[in-house]
This record gives sequence, C-alpha cells and structure tokens, in this order.
Amino acid sequence: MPTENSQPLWQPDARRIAEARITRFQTWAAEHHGAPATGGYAALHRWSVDELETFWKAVTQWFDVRFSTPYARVLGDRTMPGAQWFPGATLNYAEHALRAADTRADEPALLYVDETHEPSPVTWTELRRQVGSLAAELRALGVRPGDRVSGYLPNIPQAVVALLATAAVGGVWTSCAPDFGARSVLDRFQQVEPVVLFTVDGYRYGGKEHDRRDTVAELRRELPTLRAVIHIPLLGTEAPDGALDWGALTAADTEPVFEPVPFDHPLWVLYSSGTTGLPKAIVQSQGGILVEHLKQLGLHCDLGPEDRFFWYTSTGWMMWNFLVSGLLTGSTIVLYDGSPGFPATDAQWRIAERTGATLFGTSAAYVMACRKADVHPARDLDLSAIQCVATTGSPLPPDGFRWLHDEFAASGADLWIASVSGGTDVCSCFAGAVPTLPVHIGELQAPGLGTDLQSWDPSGNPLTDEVGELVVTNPMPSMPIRFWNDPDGSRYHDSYFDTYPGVWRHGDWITLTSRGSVVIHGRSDSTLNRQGVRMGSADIYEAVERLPEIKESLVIGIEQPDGGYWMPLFVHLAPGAALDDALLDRIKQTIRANLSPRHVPDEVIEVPGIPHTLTGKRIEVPVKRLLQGTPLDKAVNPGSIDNLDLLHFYEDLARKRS
Ligand SMILES: CC(=O)CC(=O)O
Repeated sequence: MPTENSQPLWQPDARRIAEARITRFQTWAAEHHGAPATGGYAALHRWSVDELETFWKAVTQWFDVRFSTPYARVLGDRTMPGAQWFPGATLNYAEHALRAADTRADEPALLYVDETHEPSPVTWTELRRQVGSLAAELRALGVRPGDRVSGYLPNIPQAVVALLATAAVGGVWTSCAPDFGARSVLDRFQQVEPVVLFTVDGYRYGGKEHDRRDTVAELRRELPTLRAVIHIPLLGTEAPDGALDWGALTAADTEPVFEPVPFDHPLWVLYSSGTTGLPKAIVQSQGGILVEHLKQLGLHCDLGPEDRFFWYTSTGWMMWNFLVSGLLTGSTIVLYDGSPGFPATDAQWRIAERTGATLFGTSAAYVMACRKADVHPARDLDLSAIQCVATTGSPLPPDGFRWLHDEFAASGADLWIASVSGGTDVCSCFAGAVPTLPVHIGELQAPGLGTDLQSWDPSGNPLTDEVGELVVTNPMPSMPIRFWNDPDGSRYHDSYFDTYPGVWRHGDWITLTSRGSVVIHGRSDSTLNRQGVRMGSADIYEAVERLPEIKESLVIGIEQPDGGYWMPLFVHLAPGAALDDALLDRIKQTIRANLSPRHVPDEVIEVPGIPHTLTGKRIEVPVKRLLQGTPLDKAVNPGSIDNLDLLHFYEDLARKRS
C-alpha cells in the first residue's frame, strides 16, 4: 500500500524538528521517565503504549497539571469499557484553561471574528474576569457539581465563557449550534435535563440574520428542568420574559473559584448520531479531556503561547471543544462565527490572514472547494504566519495534499499539512499530526501517542498495509466515561465493544502502513458522517416519513474520491404520489426545519421499494456498498434480504454513476 507513495510530499527541516515541543518532550521523558532517547517518533510512540502509565504520568508533569488532590495511581483499572484514570485525584479543567492569565494578562486569549472579518480580542484578564463573574452567578442560581448547563449558541466568546464557568463550578456543559432545529436540540438536551440554558436570539450566516426566538421559546417549553435562561442578544433584541441578561451576569470583577472535582468528573456531553435511536449522549471527563488535549494540542499540534489557533467549526461539533482546549496550551484561539464561504470561497483564508493564525484547521471538503474554485490563498494573501494547515471531517484526498503543498510552496512557504482523524467519541484524534515526521500524500502522519491504534481483520488479527477495522487496544483518558442516558452501560458497550470484547472498535476502515503512517477509508458502518458531522439516518426517516406521500425512505452517505460526500435519500412513494418539484421542496423543507440544513440530502431519488433484512431492518450498508461498486453477490447475503429484486435498482444506479 505505501509503495506507490514512497517519496514524502514534505519533510520537516532540522530546525523544525529540533524546536518541536514533541522533540523536547522526548528528550526530557528520556531523562526522567526512561523513554527512548533515540529512534525518533516511532520509538516514542512504542514506549507510550507499552508504558502507558509512565507515559501519562510524564504528560501530567511536562504540562504541569495541577492536581488539587494527588492521584493514587495512573490507571486504577485498564479494562475497557470502564478504565479508571488517576483514581483519587481532583483538579479543574477551567483552572488550566485560564492559567495563561497569570503571565499574559493583556494579550488576547480569544480573537472573535464575525462575517465582517474584523477580529475583536478578548484578553486573558477579561476572559478570566467574565468566567469568575459568571461562575459566581451560576452558583447563586443553585448550579452544583454534576448539574447540566446547556448552550444554544454560535461560535462566539460568550460560548467559551459559559463553558469555562460551567466547568469551574463542576457543572456539565453541553451545546448545540443555533442552526439546529428544535427537534434536534430537544433530542439532545431532553436526554441530559439541563438546569440552565444560554441562548442567542438568532445568528448571522451568509449575510443574513436568522431569528431563533420561536425555537428558543419552544426549547423553554419543552425543557421543564430549566431553572434559568440566559439571553445573549446577538441580534439586539430584548431578553424575553423570565430570561436573565448576559451582560448583568458577567459584569462583576470576581476571581473565579475552581471547584476541585474528581479526575473522572463529567466535563461535557457531546452527541453523536448512530444509525438508530436518539443521538448518543457521550460524557467525557474533566481530567481525561485535560490530559488528552494537552497531549494532542501541545505535542501533536505543537501549540504554545506564541500560537494563534484557528479551526473552522460550530459549537455543534467536537472540534469546537477541541478549539477551546487550545487555551490549555496558552495559545490564542480564533473563533469565527459565520459561513465558511462568505462573502467568497476564500473567507476562511482571509480570517487566517487577519488573525495571524499559525495553525489553521478546516475540513477536507473546504480545501477541495478552494481548489475547485481556483482560490490562491498563499499567492493572494499574507499567510506567512501559518506553520500548519490541518484538516479533518473526512480524509484529505491526494489532490488536496498536492494543491495545499503546491500553493504554499509557490510562495516560498514550508507548509506542514496535517490530516487528522478521531471523532466525537473521544473528542480527539486517533492519528494525525506529528511535527517531526514526513507527510506522504493521502496519509496521516502516524497514530497518536498513548494510542495503540491497529487495523484488524474480522477475527481480530492485526493487519499491516491492508484495510481493516480501526481498533484501539488500550484505554485513552478521553474515551467516554459513560453515555448519559444509558443506566446499564449497554448502549456504550454496544457502540464500541461488541465486535472485539475489551477493544475499542471505532467504525472506520483503516490501513496502517509499514512506514508507520495511517490511511482512513471512511465509515465501516452506516453512520452518516458529512464533513465530521455525524447524523442519524433514523432522524431523517422520522422527519420525512411524516409526509403522507412518503411510504418509506432510505438514506446513505458515500465518501467521494475528491473528498466530497454524496448523501442521497431514496424515497418509496405512496400510491398516487409523484416526486415533483413541490414534493421535493417539502421533503427538503421538512428535513431542514425538523433537523438542520446539514441533514438535507444532496439528492432525492424515487425508488421502487426499500430493501430490508428478513427481520425488517432497512439495509443501509449493503446499499452503500453497491453504490460504491461492490458486486451484488459480495455486498449482501442474498438469503438475508426480503426482496432481492429491489437491489437491482441500486446496482443499476451504481453502474450509471460510475
Ligand atoms: C478529529 C475528527 O475526527 C473530527 C471529525 O471528523 O469528527
């Protein structure tokens, strides 16, 4: 597999290698913890998984993690699921995120940018003051450790303040982006029963204002556990009846008080849609996220106080939480609230230029869109501060690597391209950026430290240079401590551990190459994953099948060779119905209003029927495989299908599309 690509596209120079934090960490860990001093990253990685406890102890020391109560040991129990990290320890995530306020008081912690592209700084002192004020108000409102605090907010400074204030009091943060419809938000927030809701009145996107006051009113009606609603007047409206005003709650000059919480105390709930049922409500811990993100951002992304970290994301995606954790490394983080391509495709590059971003993260799809639109960011803009362009959401296709490389090389820049992959489930990366390793086209540089990433065949044999299931054979601190709405842990177990007992199976196809790099090939199950946003097909069925004209439907998503994602919705119509423009519009409108614009399919295709298993389950994976070109006899077991003839339609469609 790796031989076609034997020459790296990029190689870090000696200065970059010597100055990288990961190099300095390795030298220090060799002196203090017995890590290998030679052998480069491969040796360090091997050590980090073989000596897992020593590695994580070293991470806490290197990053000076402040334990309020010391830990008894690093790993109490390493069984997955249920590994116990740093038992006995207490600490607080928010305290670490605000540490740079002690030394860089007047420098920006946040650079906020809206669609005017004018950056507004929030200094470390100001961020710390607002968090202090809001944390005191949350306590006064009766918020106690473990209470859930929710945000229906765009990517604005107030969202960061609310997350940190919640963490400071030991509350559990959870957020949805305001382009989510009421049903999507309620499917998430009703599971966790928040006591506080932070909300905007609306948001601006693509040059337009989107008033969300009706949705907010619906959320308030349908979330009976709310004790307080805090109104952030992004569109300038008055706080509705009974809502508190953001300005009043963040006005005091109050030092934050950080609740020392157990290492495995919940920090936040993230959501990830599976194929059925409500979105999984994934709970990650304060300590687990703290150490994983210090490792990932401080060592792999090489971020520190001199950096400006910009990742294009919304609050509904784990990359937002990852971006906020940039504060842990003392970096300034760049928050952009707006359309990725407004007023033109190059918008994100312009924001990177205006903010002096040193690490610019985006989706692989955005890179491909720029290439297609003939954008020349490095030629037309001053991007000299950028050291690294990172991508995620889907694997960066080879043409994306070449385009980025050539664009920057032509302007004399030495660009490190990091394609990274992980997921909401661990709020981090399994593989991706390593500043000291070469980059090969189409490949992630290497598995992350402390992550025993492997590719397994169905019998659990490790594969090299062959496609297999992505598995992680050791616990990672940011793996979920549990799912919120899952008292016996069965949904958590079934999501990752039912294929290979005791081993995390992620649901991606992966190749580990013999040179140590990684190729991700897309989902190995039927989860929809559109540029990193995972969606449940069941949500789409529920919305669309409310229309009387739709008898049944089936949605799949296919990763395209150019990095795009094709998400067709197949509809079997009720007798007498016709898929005309009016019905098409209503289908799209229903999905947009009930779920979100991201759920709207790329195409709606009428089909003679939806195939099922003999037990009546729609067969999404076989249809996906047929459309990816797998022959029918390999895509399905014919004996397990209720109406095999229906599959010929999808087979024909695949032929026509190829
Ligand atoms: C890091 C990631 O894997 C982000 C995503 O694509 O969900």
